[in-house]
Amino acid sequence: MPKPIIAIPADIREFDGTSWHAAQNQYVRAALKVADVMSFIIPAFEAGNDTDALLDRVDGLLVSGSATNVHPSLYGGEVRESDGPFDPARDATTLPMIRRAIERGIPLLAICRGIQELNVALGGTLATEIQEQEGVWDHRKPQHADRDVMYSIRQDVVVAEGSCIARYLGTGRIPVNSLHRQAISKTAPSLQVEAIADDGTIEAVSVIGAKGFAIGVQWHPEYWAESDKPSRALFEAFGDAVRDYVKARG
Ligand SMILES: N[C@@H](CCC(=O)NCCCC(=O)O)C(=O)O
Repeated sequence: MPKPIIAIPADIREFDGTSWHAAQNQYVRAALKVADVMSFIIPAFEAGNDTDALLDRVDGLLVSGSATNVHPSLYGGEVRESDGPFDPARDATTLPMIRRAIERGIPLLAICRGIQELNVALGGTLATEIQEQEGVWDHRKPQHADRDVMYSIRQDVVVAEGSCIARYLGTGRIPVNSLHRQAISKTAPSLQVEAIADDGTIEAVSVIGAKGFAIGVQWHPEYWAESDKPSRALFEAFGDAVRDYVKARG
């Protein structure tokens, strides 16, 4: 079998005085080194992307994290500039891709901003600045010059009995990293909560009745995918699901 190819939707980033369609290396590297799949980085456009034409050409979808937030208008939230930065081109690209990948049974792994996009795409809502809620920890990215410190493993999540991810991670407590200020508020009707933090933050979901692998996690398994056992297990499972999809598609 030729090495499968997954789609990773880009962010719109501004540097060197112009706009770029960008994805962080940590996602592309984890896909290649651990899931053993190659990646097409998908340009982010508010209009013009043909979702099915894109999905026809890939074997999986990995929706990455990003420092930007899903635009509140997409889930009926109050639009406050303080909830930015936003990336409408990314939103317009990822939400349709997520919905169609699920409908077509294309394996989906959604990470951090990705789980938030998954929830919004299926009709759920988000809470912002969750650290300001009573009893909720500060899940934000630690401010530090060293990215290994920012992505350090620093909290437990509890994987539910009978969850999809329990097949790969086992049940009970697993240590993960945490770099977010938003989280799922109202869970979309077709999502099953798979793991939560001790403060009640939803940390993983799966799509109820999905034709294939369709999982979102709030933490960042890509960053330590080569060295951390739960991170590796999730990316290996995603890669296996992608290969199974290729075999079944013929
Ligand atoms: N912006 C959302 C999603 C958080 C997320 O994807 N974090 C990744 C951080 C990437 C980086 O800054 O390197 C939220 O804050 O909840």
